[in-house]
Amino acid sequence: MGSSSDWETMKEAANIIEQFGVSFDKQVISAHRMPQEMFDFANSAADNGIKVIIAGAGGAAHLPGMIAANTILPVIGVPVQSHALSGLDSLLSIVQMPAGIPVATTAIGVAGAKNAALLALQILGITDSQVAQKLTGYRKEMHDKAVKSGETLV
Ligand SMILES: Nc1c(C(=O)O)ncn1[C@@H]1O[C@H](COP(=O)(O)O)[C@@H](O)[C@H]1O
Repeated sequence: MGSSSDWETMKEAANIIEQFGVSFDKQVISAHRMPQEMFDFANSAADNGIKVIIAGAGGAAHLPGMIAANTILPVIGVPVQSHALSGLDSLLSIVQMPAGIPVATTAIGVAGAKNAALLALQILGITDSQVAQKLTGYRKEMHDKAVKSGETLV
């Protein structure tokens, strides 16, 4: 994430990945404030065994795109909700990538962070049957909860 102030949002992604028992690393790396570290991270990510990158940033959110520019690993961008423009700035900075350097972009804020984790797990689930199985269980739990909540309506 671009700043520790994003953690409130991004911890929702971390919680889900942890729940699935998948190892992950969390870091503050800013394309603006730490350009060299951002470049080094993205450049060595694949060699360091990373399979998918989730990049959360707010405002002029260049981090996901700049990471994507420096690795061929899939990058999922989470637009963190900004104070000034409620995250519309973050969303537009992340989603409008030029053809050739894709960033999978989620919804703004907490829902986006959660979906980034699930999308990353789905990517891992293509080759990891344990993760795939847990995802199926997660969906079933969600389904059953939704059905049950409907039954309580009066
Ligand atoms: N968008 C970026 C980048 C980047 O894209 O490199 N670096 C920091 N930021 C964002 O600035 C916002 C305010 O950060 P501070 O709260 O640290 O001032 C955060 O949402 C962060 O993601």
